[in-house]
Amino acid sequence: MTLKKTLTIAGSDTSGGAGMQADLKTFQEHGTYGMVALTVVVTMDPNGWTHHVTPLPTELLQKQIDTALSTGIDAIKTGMLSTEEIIRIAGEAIAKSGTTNVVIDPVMVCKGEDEVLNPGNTDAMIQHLLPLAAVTTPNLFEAGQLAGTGTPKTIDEMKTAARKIHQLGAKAVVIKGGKALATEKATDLFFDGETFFLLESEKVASTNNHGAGCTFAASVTANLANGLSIKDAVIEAKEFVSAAIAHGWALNDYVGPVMHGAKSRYGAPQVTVTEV
Ligand SMILES: Nc1ncnc2c1ncn2[C@@H]1O[C@H](COP(=O)(O)OP(=O)(O)O)[C@@H](O)[C@H]1O
Ligand SMILES: Cc1ncc(COP(=O)(O)O)c(C=O)c1O
Ligand SMILES: [Mg+2]
Repeated sequence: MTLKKTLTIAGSDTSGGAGMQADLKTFQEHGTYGMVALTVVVTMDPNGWTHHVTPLPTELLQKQIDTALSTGIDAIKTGMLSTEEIIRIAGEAIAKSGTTNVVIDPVMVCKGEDEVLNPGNTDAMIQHLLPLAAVTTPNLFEAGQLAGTGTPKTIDEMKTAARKIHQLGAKAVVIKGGKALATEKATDLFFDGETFFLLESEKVASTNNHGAGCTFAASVTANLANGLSIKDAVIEAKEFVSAAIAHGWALNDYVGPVMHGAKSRYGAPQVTVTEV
């Protein structure tokens, strides 16, 4: 038996809920074979849990990407790329590989941390990554940065931002309203360049959602590798992450990761899809 090959170009979240750890767990749950090209290592202070981001040498990143791509990859995801050089290296390698199942998760901040990794990263993502994206999955803050609109606060503002990000070259855009959007449900906006859809699930009243964004984007990636359409890939990803958040748990006093394997064990909460 052969498996579909999925590659994440991402950082290591030592706490295991987000980053490449979330991606690998999610790839496994979707029955794909996961591979990693590691960009940075994120560690946390045991007292207070402040994050520290340490980039790996870029020659080492390039070697990892070359290794993985030489196997013939079915879908690629990008996660935390902390510098403009890392973004350029990832973008050039993906473009050269000719892979079209590309999911760009434009990670700019860690949840709970309010400092962007590097202000120049936004322009680098626009130049090197968005034109390659079959799907890009910004949260509200990231969507506002990429679109240059400031953080959207309403569905109409999310639509405006999604149109702009589509114009920058992403084939499809999902803006994750998540917990931050003032709606009753956890509401994401999907735009395929023609039609807008709202994806909605129950909002979970818990802060145990660390890694939700990575888990969502990794699900989309695995689903594309498995041959789903972009729309179906995104809908399943919403189910997968909704289950993972509903079963989120406290790792310690500071962080509550999602449970990546929740959907297969407990089933998924209902997701509604509405054209808007
Ligand atoms: N409390 C919550 N209840 C239900 N769904 C949530 C909750 N928080 C986030 N989500 C969903 O998790 C996914 C990731 O969104 P979000 O947490 O905003 O991304 P990120 O981790 O990149 O900031 C989205 O589908 C979002 O709607
Ligand atoms: C390596 C890494 N990637 C990505 C993220 C972003 O995670 P989220 O899925 O919560 O957006 C984090 C957050 O801690 C991280 O450490
Ligand atoms: Mg995120």
